Amino acid sequence: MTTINLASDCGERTYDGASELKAFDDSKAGVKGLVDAGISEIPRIFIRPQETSEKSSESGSSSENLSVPIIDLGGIERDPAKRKEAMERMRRALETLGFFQVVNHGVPATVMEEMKEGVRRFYEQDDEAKKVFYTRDITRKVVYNSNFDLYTASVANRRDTFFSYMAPSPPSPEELPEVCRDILIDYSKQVMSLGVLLLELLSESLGLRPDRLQEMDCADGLVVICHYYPACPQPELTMGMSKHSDNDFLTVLLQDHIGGLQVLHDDRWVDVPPVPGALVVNVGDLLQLITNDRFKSVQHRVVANSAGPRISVACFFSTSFQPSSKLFGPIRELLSEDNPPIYRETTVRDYLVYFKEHGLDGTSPLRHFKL
Ligand SMILES: O=C(O)CCC(=O)C(=O)O
Ligand SMILES: [Fe+2]
Repeated sequence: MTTINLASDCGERTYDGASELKAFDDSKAGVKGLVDAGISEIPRIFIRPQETSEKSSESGSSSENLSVPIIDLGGIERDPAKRKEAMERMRRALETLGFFQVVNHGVPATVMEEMKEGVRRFYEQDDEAKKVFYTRDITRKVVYNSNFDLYTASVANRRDTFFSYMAPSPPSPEELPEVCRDILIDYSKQVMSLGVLLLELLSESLGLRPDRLQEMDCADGLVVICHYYPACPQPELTMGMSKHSDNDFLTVLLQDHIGGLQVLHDDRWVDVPPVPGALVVNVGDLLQLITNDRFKSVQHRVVANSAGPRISVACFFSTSFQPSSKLFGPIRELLSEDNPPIYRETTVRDYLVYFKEHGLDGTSPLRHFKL
């Protein structure tokens, strides 16, 4: 029998949550299904103990005025000075905060808007049409469920998600949900081009050949992950996505106007505010591993919000669970006697398997791969 542990400020409460989790999962309707059914109280499976160790950036006690930099990629192909400045700002951001935003990145605004609308159409379509995609079998090309770690995490997140492996071997178009099929294909292509450009700039900023990260196959895989966070009547009780770092090389995130994404810096949560036309970029664990800690895969979370629903699309550059024997370890050119390798080599799949076993539990799986 699974017992959910709800340690809270007022002591330890426990209850048998197995049947509640199973009923929720069996409904195949996700968090949105609960909201549609008119359930106004947050069910216990989503209620988390108060986090006391990290202060909110909104507490007003932050002395440094830290914000996520917005980097303009407009004209960098033609103007070497602009390219150099963009590269420098990226490097500084990734060595500290692990996050930046880009504008004039080449993905058309109309494509970004249509992608968010496509996600909305998926979640707001008929339940029966959506249920066809509901599964916990991650070998399927399109996977829709709520909380990939529903049965292992101590508390569930208040969010529904569907994702599709769009590279290197995408599903045939007919396998994708009809309501967002065309835009998923178009958006993936656009983000793939941007990802290649970003990897080029990041390689150069590390003093490597521009094609070095791409040549290592960092842009071989792309998983497009579409989140839906229904408006939450009691946002202080729960979390949209709990604290985690990303298990990929690089993430390109499209978020709507609602907000709620925060990144952890020096024990303080810093908002990543929605900026019209911008895409959020962050380093994942695998890039931290191959750069031997030069670039940081920083923990982040999404707080629940009474406005909404909130929609976001996270594109993960990673071949994910697809079988591959290719090993990734710290890049040799970045190592020296003073900077020996910190991590052992791993395949992307082995990293993911370890990540999946441990879920979004707030600790970095990278620790497990240290030498
Ligand atoms: O929804 C967001 O803003 C963040 C999503 C995220 O962190 C993830 O998919 O890993
Ligand atoms: Fe993330």
